Amino acid sequence: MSDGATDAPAAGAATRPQRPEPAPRRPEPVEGRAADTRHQIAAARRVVVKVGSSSLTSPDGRLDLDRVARLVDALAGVRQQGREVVLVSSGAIAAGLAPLGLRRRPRDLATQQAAAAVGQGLLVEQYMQRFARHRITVGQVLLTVEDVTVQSKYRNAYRTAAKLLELGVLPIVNENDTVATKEIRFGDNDRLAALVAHLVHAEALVLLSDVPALYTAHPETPGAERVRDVVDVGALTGIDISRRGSAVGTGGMVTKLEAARIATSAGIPALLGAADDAAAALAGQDVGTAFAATGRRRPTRLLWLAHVSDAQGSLVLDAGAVQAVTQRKASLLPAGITDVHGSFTAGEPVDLVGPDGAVVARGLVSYDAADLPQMIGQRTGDLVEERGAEYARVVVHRDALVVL
Ligand SMILES: Nc1ncnc2c1ncn2[C@@H]1O[C@H](COP(=O)(O)OP(=O)(O)O)[C@@H](O)[C@H]1O
Ligand SMILES: N[C@@H](CCC(=O)OP(=O)(O)O)C(=O)O
Repeated sequence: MSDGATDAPAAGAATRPQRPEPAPRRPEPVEGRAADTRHQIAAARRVVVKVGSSSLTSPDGRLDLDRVARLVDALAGVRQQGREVVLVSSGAIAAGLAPLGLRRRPRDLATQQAAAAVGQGLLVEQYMQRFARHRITVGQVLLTVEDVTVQSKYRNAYRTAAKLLELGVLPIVNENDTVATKEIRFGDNDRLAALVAHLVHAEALVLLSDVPALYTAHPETPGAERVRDVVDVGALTGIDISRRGSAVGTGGMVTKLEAARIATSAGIPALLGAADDAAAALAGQDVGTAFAATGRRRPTRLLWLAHVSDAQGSLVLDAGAVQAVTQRKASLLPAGITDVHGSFTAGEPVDLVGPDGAVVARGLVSYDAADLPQMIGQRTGDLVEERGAEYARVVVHRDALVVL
């Protein structure tokens, strides 16, 4: 059994990330203590609140001004408590339907982009007017996937958000749907909100929807029960989330649980509840479903690797390399690889797979797929001797790797 991994960064290895932004002032995550989660949410000084299209628009494809007003009043109340709010609001596409004479959400991307261009303006106009009544200034922030996943852009987005908050502005975030293409699109604001929570160093994430909570099955299913607390969203069993959501929403419950997983695994407690219960949810009352924080903060780059990226191929590891990568957090060396699948180039995400085929980690690979078959199973020293110094670099550096 080889140990195809190393703890030492090899010469020429993927460059070390720069230091992350200043550490968050988040309370330590309390593992397994669901009761504390609502308390943490109520105590959070900086909260990301995400609201879905279904909670902002009427079935005829227009903004529901009363619902927007109720949400704004609830968030203004939170601000009055001296807490900071970042709002991730969906609804641009849905709000653009009626003005364009569309009866339902279009399937093709170009029409979605057009609807978003029309609807986003209407949405922010409403927020601006309603928040102004509470003397709160809002700022529109439109993000693409790269803004929260590419380090240089992430820093830029962080600086902008931090400055807005420092100036007392309430940022209203959405995906930049008008320019986002299929390939570079989140497509759902639930996961975007979880990454934004990480980006702005939020202490809680609140997902508001048209359902009061997560249920054991679709809420219309007879016998479906509210799930009050989730201690580990990664280990949820017996919950049916297969039925799609509202006509205007995008991901249903699947993307909300994924968002809860991204947030909680990075140490941010999350709550899913009805938009009408926003004030109660943010006050820590017994509404919705609370998801306890389980992990610690990770660089956003790694959150992207784990939760947003698409693997372009896979590397099969022997048992020793699996152990080294997953338990010792070591870099992956050619010696521990037994097979290579897919076509990828250096810098792209690949899955690391154990001898049994189970995916154990994902990482950014340092070689093209075409280079690897000749290298697998070989010692790094031999490769350098035979092929030159550039073969000293590891195959996946431990800083560019997440254990799943
Ligand atoms: N187990 C479940 N518990 C609660 N809701 C569920 C469940 N399974 C599916 N859903 C659906 O998910 C919907 C919420 O997702 P979605 O329509 O995308 O909302 P939003 O627009 O708020 O993002 C609910 O309205 C419900 O129909
Ligand atoms: N960015 C899109 C929303 C995408 C989305 O996630 O919608 P939803 O499932 O209603 O939160 C828009 O503003 O229409």
